[in-house]
Amino acid sequence: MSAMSTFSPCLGSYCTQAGLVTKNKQSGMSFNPPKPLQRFSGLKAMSPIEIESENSFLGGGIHRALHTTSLKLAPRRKPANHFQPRASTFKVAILGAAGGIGQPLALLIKMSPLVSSLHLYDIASVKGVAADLSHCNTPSKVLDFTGPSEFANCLKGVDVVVIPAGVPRKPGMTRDDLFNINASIVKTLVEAVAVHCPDAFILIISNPVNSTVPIAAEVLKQKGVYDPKKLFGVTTLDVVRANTFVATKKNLKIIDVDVPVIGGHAGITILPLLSKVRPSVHFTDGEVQELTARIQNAGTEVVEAKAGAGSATLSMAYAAARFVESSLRALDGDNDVYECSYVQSELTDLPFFASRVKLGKNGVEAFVSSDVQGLSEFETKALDALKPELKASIEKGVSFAQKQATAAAGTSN
Ligand SMILES: NC(=O)C1=CN([C@@H]2O[C@H](COP(=O)(O)OP(=O)(O)OC[C@H]3O[C@@H](n4cnc5c(N)ncnc54)[C@H](O)[C@@H]3O)[C@@H](O)[C@H]2O)C=CC1
Ligand SMILES: O=C([O-])CC(=O)C(=O)O
Repeated sequence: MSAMSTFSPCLGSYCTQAGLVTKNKQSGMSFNPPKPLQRFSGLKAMSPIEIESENSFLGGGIHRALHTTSLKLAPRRKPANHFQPRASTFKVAILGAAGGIGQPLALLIKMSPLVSSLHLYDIASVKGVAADLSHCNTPSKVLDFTGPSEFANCLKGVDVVVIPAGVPRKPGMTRDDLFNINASIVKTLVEAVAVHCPDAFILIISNPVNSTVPIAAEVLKQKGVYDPKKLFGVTTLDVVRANTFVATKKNLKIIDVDVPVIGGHAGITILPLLSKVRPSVHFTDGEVQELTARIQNAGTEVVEAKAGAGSATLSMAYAAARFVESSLRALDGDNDVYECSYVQSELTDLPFFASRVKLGKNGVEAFVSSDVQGLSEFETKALDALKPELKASIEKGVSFAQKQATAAAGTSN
């Protein structure tokens, strides 16, 4: 797979802003983006200018990274410019939109030409965030909502709901230490989603993801609207980090690197598959140990660097924006969208497991089962070692949601 050979709606739209013609370096092919995406033109050139999109000050590399790194597994003979996205079609809601992740995530989603409405929900400060963001001259409308009385208007008709609401870690804490606060937040928000937009894709960012996703599943089951294909734990940041660290270590072109990351999203449950990196690259045993440990501890690396001011926000917003864009492309009919995500799964004996999945209009369409086959000896041992912890986190989430339901039934009797 080459990132250069994939069609990117956003790259197209940004290049159109300047009246630029993007040239695919490898194929030498130029393409004109679809007309509707020309709308948020700001810069103008009298005649088309050819640029190397990679080095453009418009950030071609960044947009390509964000919009085309959803994995294309099928080998391509020609650039995939056959997929023409419809412009400004989808409604996206962010719950926890005024937070450290929520704000930059809202900005990145506001830049997507696929979004018609962006609904920002938070219990605090969301009005100002929405007012600020609404001045950006991209096509989507920005609306703010706060408090449970506004759930219905916020969520009605929404296609993708992203949930970064909750508290972040401080140094010395594990993600599981956030359970007591974040479990209730996620439960309450998913209950509202179940009522007002049960058909939406639900993307859970709030930690501990290993438990909050099973909580969300239980809540949706209790409401009778659980569709396992549409509930996702966002583990994209693990992939983004793995790609960055591997490219740096091996001096590879960063945009070309793709590392599948399986398991869960905490410590040793994060398992990067370095034996399956694309492009194929050899690692010494020492490099495998060092890279695996760095990827597993990368969240803690940021928590410690921020020294009490929270955890990863900017890289997380970037990673979540990538997953949102992949979801929208899948909803829009692109049948070539793959991402790693923590979902209900039968790939292992665990009921939830992160792996590469193919996304389609109805959510998860297929699992890349080859990811858990043919592992190296190191990966096989690491997979065995992560299972008890991941199992316990899943059971903790399920048991929390079931106890809450029992307690609620008790008080209503
Ligand atoms: N899945 C992943 O890879 C990652 C997950 N995270 C997690 O994301 C979560 C959010 O992190 P930050 O944005 O840095 O935290 P933050 O504290 O900056 O923002 C959280 C936002 O959620 C809002 N909020 C709290 N309760 C709410 C409720 N009931 N309804 C709506 N909004 C509510 C707060 O008002 C705040 O604006 C944390 O749990 C963190 O651990 C962080 C980084 C990566
Ligand atoms: O480490 C944290 O608490 C936040 C997180 O999930 C990450 O950065 O991967």
